[in-house]
Amino acid sequence: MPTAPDMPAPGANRAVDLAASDTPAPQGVLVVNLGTPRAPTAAAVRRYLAEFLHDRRVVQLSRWLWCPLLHGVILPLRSPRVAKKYAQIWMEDGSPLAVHTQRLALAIGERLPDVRVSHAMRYGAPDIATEVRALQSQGCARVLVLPLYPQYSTTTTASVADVVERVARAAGAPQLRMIDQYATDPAVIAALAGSVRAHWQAHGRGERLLLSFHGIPQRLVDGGDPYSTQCHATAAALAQALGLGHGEWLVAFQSRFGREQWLQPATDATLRALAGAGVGRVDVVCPGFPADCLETLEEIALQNAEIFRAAGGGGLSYIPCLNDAPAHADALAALVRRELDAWR
Ligand SMILES: C=CC1=C(C)c2cc3[nH]c(cc4nc(cc5[nH]c(cc1n2)c(C)c5CCC(=O)O)C(CCC(=O)O)=C4C)c(C)c3C=C
Ligand SMILES: [Fe+2]
Ligand SMILES: [Fe+2]
Repeated sequence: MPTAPDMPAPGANRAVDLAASDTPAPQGVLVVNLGTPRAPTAAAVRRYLAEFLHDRRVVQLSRWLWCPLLHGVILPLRSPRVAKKYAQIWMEDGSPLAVHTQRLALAIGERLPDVRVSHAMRYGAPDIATEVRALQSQGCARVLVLPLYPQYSTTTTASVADVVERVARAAGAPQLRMIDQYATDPAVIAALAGSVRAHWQAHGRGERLLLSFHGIPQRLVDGGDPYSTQCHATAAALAQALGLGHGEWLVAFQSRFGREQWLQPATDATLRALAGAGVGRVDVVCPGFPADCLETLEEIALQNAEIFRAAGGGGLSYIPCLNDAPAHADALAALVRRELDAWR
């Protein structure tokens, strides 16, 4: 099993050299996201979850314990249930995560006319190895990989790095580098702040702004995963860009999976507590998700909105992810341009 690059110091933008050489070359960029089912059906969700949940970066249990549980219980029970959730948010062109990722990669490419930009998914299609080879066949001897994970985690970024390293080791592979985090990139923070302000202008402003990030097990953070620190750095930078004071904004972690302790506080418990404290309206933004997906559109905008209402809250106003917004594409294109220039 290949190992991931060393964990970065929180807050430092750093590209990891995975196959060093000094050949001058045309450049390619591969925008990578998590992956998503091909269809909102139990069979397609099962195929997706099976690949995702066999990744040792995601679930660290011994295979002797995990495989019987996964194949015998989790996949048969979870797949039809989750398929119904996907059906609620499915777009005309497919899964939101796939649609927004593809559009964002196109928008980044429009801003970098001298660079070949394409996209891939860590799980499912289009896969990373195929897309790297496609860029290579278009003449790119260097490919910069941009995982759409602003905050580094061993469960996400390092898993992409595993595949990138494997591809880089293959005979004749292009040179590969990876951007491993952009948690406090000023242009991304400015784009997020602009989107929150625009939402407030269009829909009015809630009493609190809740910044909800995907959770991970606390055990991983205790073992050195910098994800939580980077989420808090993103949140503080966004709050500062919005001029928010103490008590006007909160951080919480969503999407818990399994029974062990995950990062706290949990988004649903936080919303219940806010409702219990008499908060009328809360706005929720998800700054760790560059593209809308199941976890934002179903879990936050539908499920958690209902949790907040049922607990007596006035209403949850969901602020969409940046997706292919011009300011987002500008920010990521500039980030990529800086890394490519530094690579020369
Ligand atoms: C099993 C544990 C999981 C860890 C650890 C985890 C980390 C993690 N995930 C994201 C981003 C996304 N996750 C999404 C879906 C999703 N995540 C898990 C489990 C873990 N994630 C599952 C089982 C699922 C599938 C849905 C479900 O069965 O509940 C998605 C959305 C995908 C989509 O198709 O829309 C995203 C995005 C991050 C950033 C992260 C750690 C930092
Ligand atoms: Fe298995
Ligand atoms: Fe997840």
